[in-house]
Amino acid sequence: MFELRLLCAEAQVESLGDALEALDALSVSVEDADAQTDAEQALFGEPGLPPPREGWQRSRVLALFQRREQAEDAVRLLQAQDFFAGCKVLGLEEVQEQDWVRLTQSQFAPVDITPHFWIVPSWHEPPAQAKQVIRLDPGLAFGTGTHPTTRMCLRWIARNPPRAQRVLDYGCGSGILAIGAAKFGASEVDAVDIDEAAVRATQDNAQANDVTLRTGLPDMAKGRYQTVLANILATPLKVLAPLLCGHVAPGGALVLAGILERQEDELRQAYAPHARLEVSDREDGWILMTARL
Ligand SMILES: C[S@@+](CC[C@H](N)C(=O)[O-])C[C@H]1O[C@@H](n2cnc3c(N)ncnc32)[C@H](O)[C@@H]1O
Repeated sequence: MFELRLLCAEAQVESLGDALEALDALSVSVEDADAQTDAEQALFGEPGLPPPREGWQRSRVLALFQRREQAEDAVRLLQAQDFFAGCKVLGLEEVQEQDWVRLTQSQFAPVDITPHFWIVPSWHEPPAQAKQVIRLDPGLAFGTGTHPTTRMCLRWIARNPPRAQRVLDYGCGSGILAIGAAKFGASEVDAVDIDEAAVRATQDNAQANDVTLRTGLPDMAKGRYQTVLANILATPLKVLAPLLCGHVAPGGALVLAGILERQEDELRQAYAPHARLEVSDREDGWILMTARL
């Protein structure tokens, strides 16, 4: 394959990217051309709001082509376009073929939740000490066992096995918590998410782990559960307080994650009318808050 490297200004990135794709580039990626230099400018944005600017002052645009002639033709055609004025061709080089799948896979090793409970990608053998294993490949949905919030929920499940319980995983992502609950003996597990791709990923991951879950959008959650797990984020967790608590059976457990240490008090207050939240685990600045109802 051949990599064409171009330099352009912020306003040209989109037209250039579209044109390269139309000219049969296999992939187009964009980097900050001023990164790690004195000219680098940080782009700050508030969560949920559009960024103040769309891109960097100067971008390096990298396009991969199957054949050298395709890249050379692309340069000739681009140079004839008005929007290309001021852009520079930095170079065209052959890149060695790599086994990208293997390279990506090598970055994901098995993850230990407890000494005997492991999350293992399908291309790895489970470690000898693993007595309980969730098979999970990194995919579209959140939840591969590497994030502290997921790890704390799984650790809680391993320490408080929901044997013969009805369990709700609210915001299931990859389905990792629901699968964990099923593996630790839950008799019935409902896994719901607002994202349909997450619901599909959960169903696929349940099959790969040979467990049965009921999956669907949040409306599917009905009635009371002995354990309700929700690893979302502090703001939605506060909004969802009455709904989540309403799903916990008397004497049942509420397990909340996605909360930063500094958000402990606001969560405690939001849940105070329904439950007494306690911090029951901490990892890397995140906390796990739980309550018995
Ligand atoms: C941080 S991920 C957690 C995934 C997985 N449960 C885990 O522990 O790794 C949060 C998930 O909650 C979902 N979510 C966010 N807001 C939600 C809401 N209001 N109702 C249901 N699901 C929601 C997201 O789509 C996402 O899949």
